[in-house]
Amino acid sequence: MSNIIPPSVKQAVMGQKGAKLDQLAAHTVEPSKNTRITSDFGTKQTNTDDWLRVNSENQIGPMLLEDPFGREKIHRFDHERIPERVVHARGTGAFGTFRLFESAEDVTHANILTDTSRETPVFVRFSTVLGSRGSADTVRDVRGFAIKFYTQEGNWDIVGNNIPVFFIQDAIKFPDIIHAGKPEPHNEVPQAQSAHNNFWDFVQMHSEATHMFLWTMSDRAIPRSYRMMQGFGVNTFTLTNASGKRSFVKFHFTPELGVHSLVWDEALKLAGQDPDFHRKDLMEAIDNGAYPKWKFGIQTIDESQEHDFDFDILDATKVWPEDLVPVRYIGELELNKNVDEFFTQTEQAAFCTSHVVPGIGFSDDPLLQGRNFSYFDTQLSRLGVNWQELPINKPVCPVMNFNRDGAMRHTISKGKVNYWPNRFEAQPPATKEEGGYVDYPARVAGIKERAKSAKFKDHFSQAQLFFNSLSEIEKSHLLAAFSFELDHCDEPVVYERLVKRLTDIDLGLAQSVGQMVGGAIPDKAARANHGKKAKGLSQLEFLPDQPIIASRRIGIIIADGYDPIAFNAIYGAAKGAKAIPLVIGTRRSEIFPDGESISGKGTIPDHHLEGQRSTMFDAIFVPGGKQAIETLSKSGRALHYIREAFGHLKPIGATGEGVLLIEKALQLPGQVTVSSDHEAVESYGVVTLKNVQPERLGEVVSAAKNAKGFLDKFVYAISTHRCWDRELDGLNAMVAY
Ligand code: HEM
Repeated sequence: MSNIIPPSVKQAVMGQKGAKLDQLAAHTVEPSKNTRITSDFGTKQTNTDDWLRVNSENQIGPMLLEDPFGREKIHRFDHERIPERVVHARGTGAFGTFRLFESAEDVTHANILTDTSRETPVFVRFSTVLGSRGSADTVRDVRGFAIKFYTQEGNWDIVGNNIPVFFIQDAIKFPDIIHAGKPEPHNEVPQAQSAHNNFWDFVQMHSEATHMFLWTMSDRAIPRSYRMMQGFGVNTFTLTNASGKRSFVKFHFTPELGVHSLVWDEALKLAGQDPDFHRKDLMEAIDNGAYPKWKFGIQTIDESQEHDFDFDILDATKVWPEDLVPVRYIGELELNKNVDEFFTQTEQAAFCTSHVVPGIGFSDDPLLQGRNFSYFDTQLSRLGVNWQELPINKPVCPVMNFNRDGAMRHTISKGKVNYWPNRFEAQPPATKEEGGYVDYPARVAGIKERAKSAKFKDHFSQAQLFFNSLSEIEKSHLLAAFSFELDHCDEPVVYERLVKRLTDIDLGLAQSVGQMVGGAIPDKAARANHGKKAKGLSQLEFLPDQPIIASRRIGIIIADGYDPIAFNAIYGAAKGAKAIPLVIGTRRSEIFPDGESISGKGTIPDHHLEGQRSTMFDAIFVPGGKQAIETLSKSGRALHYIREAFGHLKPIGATGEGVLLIEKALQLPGQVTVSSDHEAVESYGVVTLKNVQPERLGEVVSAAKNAKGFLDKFVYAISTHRCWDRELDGLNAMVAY
């Protein structure tokens, strides 16, 4: 290898982690006071405000077409837009690093999966599927999870989702499922959601979609953050080891922060209040050094066991249940750098399932094989034939071949020949020993036909498995999601048939949905529920190993006269735990603390109550202070803040007179218990301490379930994400939000 790599490239390759960033730096410019504005052809400009024109005294005259600067500026602007992605148009990306902890050399010879000394640069793009580029982040939808590994052997792309299965088994159906899900053709409504006739019409008529639509009706489809969702390669790929033995593989990414979702009311409100919520969340975390991390795992099946399962392992509408095929975690993905420019880096990023490196290959998964054609093809119309030369897509290893020309070719290839073989023997193919890709010699024989094997016809067993494996709270969210979606279908044939389809999964579910959405309520299951469950399907299984509140947004509500002791204690504890405390005042100019406690300096809030709603925060805290609480008690917005946070199941903390505000807002005496003395009390995720003594606030020592101190209790409540008992016991339903 060393003979064919120029020194500059070699250095970039050897730099490993920084290799991609170094390469991008060569294409990067930065305006400063010392740079001067020029035309695209490099001539410095003196006037950027006036088009060249013919004026007479006191009279403006016509503009001259001869002005190259004026023409160029408008001309460039007119052509700024490129087609958005045909699916997954809305997204955001970041750079990071992939590290391997354990070699998988027993199953693959891919260096990225065997060399534990490597740090491979990556670019990851998260997305929604259905919406346009400007649609909201928090809609109910699948999330894309696409990773480009810039390995020393070429780019390897995993173009996955946050849901491990897909709607269809065969790529030929992709245009249909996407047409059905996207806005309807006659009026281009609705944007970025599946809640409409066409989507439910299609998935009902296309029963292989049943398993996947259960996943999209679950909380998986409304993640709290891109940082808190799993990633799956979905399709079945193959790995080949050094002795030529082949295994089937599925790829998994599991977030360090646990898998968490929004609640639906919050997701709906956020779509209007902050359509960029997920995009900003990712940038904020990275800017604050709370780098999101995922464990990387593989599930592998030896080639000889391909037919040992009661589902076809090449069917993308099926999971490989973890009880049957455990996930082996061998690496870690970390995101640690935001992009410098969205268009050139995130928008121009182009992923292809067909990008693999030696040791990794494809299977006969009929969805994957279609994808392998589609991605390359779509990049041609989105970006043009030389899209792989764009800085974000360019490999960090040498790219040397006889592909030539095409619009916007960047590379200048020296030499007299542009073909192989040639009389100079220039640029021969690599041998296996030199790291060349060797296709697995698979024996293929069969009948040419349009059909799939019998196991592909089972569309319901795993749908039942998923449903049965959900917790009670997840099932109730599933019911609410169906109720919402089908309420948006105004053609009875659509929701009536769908309710009938649910009898293939669970009669109780079908009856509950039927009652909510109207039409005949079924009295008979079309198929008996087998009652089996599996591990790894309920997202509540994926909690962080330790209580963690890093990067969680805590809104601290204050007004003049607030208690600075409690305020400072919470603020400091949140910072110490790498959470993000944000002060919400009655105004954004300085707010002054209770003069009797500390006289002097006030706090300049980050926001005021009208600027940011409770939906922006993971938890709310109200410090006491007599005057402050009197003011907040008279503010409908402040009371609504507390009610809404309670409705969205978020932890709420209050000290001193702040406890009174909580009681007034919730009006749930006897149901939510609050502190009445110097003992901290936790009740349904509401953590209170009436008599504040600095030593009683304590420090965050052990944020555990039964901790004594107020701070420990509050931090623990935040780490649990949401208080599900509040919903299970019907308390949030009693509060108006
Ligand atoms: C396992 C099922 C699938 C998964 C997990 C998946 C995932 C993704 C993801 C994550 C993206 C966004 C990539 C980015 O961030 O730029 C994407 C885009 C796309 N997908 Fe898929 N997809 C699936 C099935 C398919 C199928 C079956 C086809 C076509 C046969 C297809 C065609 C496309 C196209 C054309 C794009 C737009 C790419 C671009 O313009 O850059 N996908 N897909």
